[in-house]
Amino acid sequence: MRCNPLKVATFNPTVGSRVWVEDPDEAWLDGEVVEINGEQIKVLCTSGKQVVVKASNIYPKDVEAPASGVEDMTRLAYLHEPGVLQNLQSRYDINEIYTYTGSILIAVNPFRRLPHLYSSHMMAEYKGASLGELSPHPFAVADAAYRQMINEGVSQSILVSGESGAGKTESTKLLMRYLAYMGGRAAAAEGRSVEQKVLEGLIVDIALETGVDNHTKTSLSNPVLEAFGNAKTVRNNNSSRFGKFVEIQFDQSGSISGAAIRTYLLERSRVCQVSDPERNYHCFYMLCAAPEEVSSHLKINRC
Ligand SMILES: Nc1ncnc2c1ncn2[C@@H]1O[C@H](COP(=O)(O)OP(=O)(O)OP(=O)(O)O)[C@@H](O)[C@H]1O
Repeated sequence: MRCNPLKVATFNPTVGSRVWVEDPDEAWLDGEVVEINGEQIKVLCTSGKQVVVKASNIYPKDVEAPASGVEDMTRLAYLHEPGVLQNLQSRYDINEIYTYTGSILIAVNPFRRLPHLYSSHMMAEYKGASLGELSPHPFAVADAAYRQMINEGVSQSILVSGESGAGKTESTKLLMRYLAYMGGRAAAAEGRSVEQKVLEGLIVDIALETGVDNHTKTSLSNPVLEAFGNAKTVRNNNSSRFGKFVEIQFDQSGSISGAAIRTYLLERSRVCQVSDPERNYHCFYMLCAAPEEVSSHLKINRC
């Protein structure tokens, strides 16, 4: 996460002040002010590095911040970039990948399966709990949206944003999985309930439960959409190269009555231009790997 540091207007460093200074390799280093010459501040970093920086480029460090971080960053003494990153890092180090800033949920990609976080038991825990009562979690956000929709009878939106590979798709699946859990009392239609159809067609995420690898997950979750719109990039082996607007409709009783997905801005240039080591859309490789009877039926020449 990179953002413009918030200026702390009242900060006047003195010798001995604990501060953060920007570093080209580590992003931020913490240290102690050892000398002040007008606008030039000499800082001895805890890493042993000594730097001289302009007074306007250092930020105060909260020495009383808990070592394991805080669940809601609005409780931080200083809500500047190094303070926010330090808090997220402290929590990540103890496997806490979710943190609130007020009602916003920040997810740090763990790049490994944490199945205990997403079990059915966890969904039951978050059911009806108000935001902030339990540890930060996508289920809490989904529950708050669901409750608000039921209580106020107004449609709700959840915006998921982040850079490529940040975990938007995974987070969206968790949100939808929870909403399907909450709205899953719909009557069976054509043998399968609406909930089942939504789960199977749009959001099935068997991988989270079974811990299968990323490639297998791709083939299990939302296979058609991901085959034609996802590709391997330098940042993400299963990068969505299009935007998605997913709509889940609920009836008066709060049961799912339908679902729709709209796609936007597919990166079409990838079809004819791919730079190494990136790949084209998954569907082409799936076609190449298709059994002989399929490829001959489709007249695909693999030589
Ligand atoms: N909560 C999570 N638990 C475990 N692994 C995760 C989680 N979030 C993300 N990942 C891992 O990171 C990879 C990239 O995540 P994801 O595809 O959701 O990113 P994205 O933000 O949608 O990226 P893009 O914009 O490129 O589509 C996933 O395939 C998965 O391996």
